[in-house]
Amino acid sequence: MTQSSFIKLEELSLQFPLYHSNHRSLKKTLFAKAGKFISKQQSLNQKTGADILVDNTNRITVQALRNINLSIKAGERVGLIGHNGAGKSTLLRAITGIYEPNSGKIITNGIIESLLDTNAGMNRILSGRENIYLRGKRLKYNNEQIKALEKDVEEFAQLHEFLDLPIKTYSAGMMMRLSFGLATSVTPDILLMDEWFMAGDNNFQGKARQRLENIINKAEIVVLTTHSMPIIRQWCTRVIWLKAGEIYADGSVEETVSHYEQNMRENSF
Ligand SMILES: Nc1ncnc2c1ncn2[C@@H]1O[C@H](COP(=O)(O)OP(=O)(O)OP(=O)(O)O)[C@@H](O)[C@H]1O
Repeated sequence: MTQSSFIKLEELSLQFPLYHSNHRSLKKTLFAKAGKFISKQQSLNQKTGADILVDNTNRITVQALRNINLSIKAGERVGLIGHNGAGKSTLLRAITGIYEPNSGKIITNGIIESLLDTNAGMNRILSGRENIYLRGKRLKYNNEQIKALEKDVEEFAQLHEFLDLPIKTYSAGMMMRLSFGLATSVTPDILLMDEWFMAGDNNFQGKARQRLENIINKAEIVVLTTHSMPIIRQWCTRVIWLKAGEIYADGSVEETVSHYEQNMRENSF
């Protein structure tokens, strides 16, 4: 493991263009809204999702992240919180390299592993066992290490004969077992995680929790997105609150979570 992992984001912005239809009624709504004054604070407090904009080529885009400046250093366990659509998952996906930012810089040091999407990095026509083998090859493991990886994931995931079937035949829970088993069989320097990876049936959760605790404790940096304040309080040392793609608050767990909970109570619907 490298000893000086870090994540540094400079003026990071990311927009999703919406290509698939004409969106005439959406455009009408957007143009009708233009010019009406809503204070930034008011619009942020009421907001679900990012700003939807019409750019100068008349294309509709969703401004998922806007001018994010952030530095996370070794030892930090960061919780990303915010309303639905605030940009939490997009931010993690940008750091992993799944999404390309439109502008700004992402500088990282350390091996990154992400628990974001059960399909990420998997080949759907190959079996679970073949996917384990592929992952081992990608990690440049020798045959002995691949055997150990296979044994570890097989014992954890308990997919039995399904391990030799193409993963496109798996249920969501089975995919979760396989991808979770794989991701937690290697300790990364930087662990990026969506909260739903903490869900699962009770038996799975108990086993998964042990593996998760193991890599969380060993990783130099952990960044997780969650709506659960108990999860934040249990796992995190710092909280970043996103609103409509921007950093709204960044601070200690107690201070930021109390502020967030108060905001949730005041703006609940
Ligand atoms: N592939 C996509 N195409 C278009 N818009 C997208 C896409 N992915 C995300 N968005 C938009 O980007 C914004 C941020 O989404 P994101 O998934 O990052 O939010 P989130 O904070 O993780 O939300 P949640 O808590 O609901 O999971 C939202 O407005 C969403 O509609």
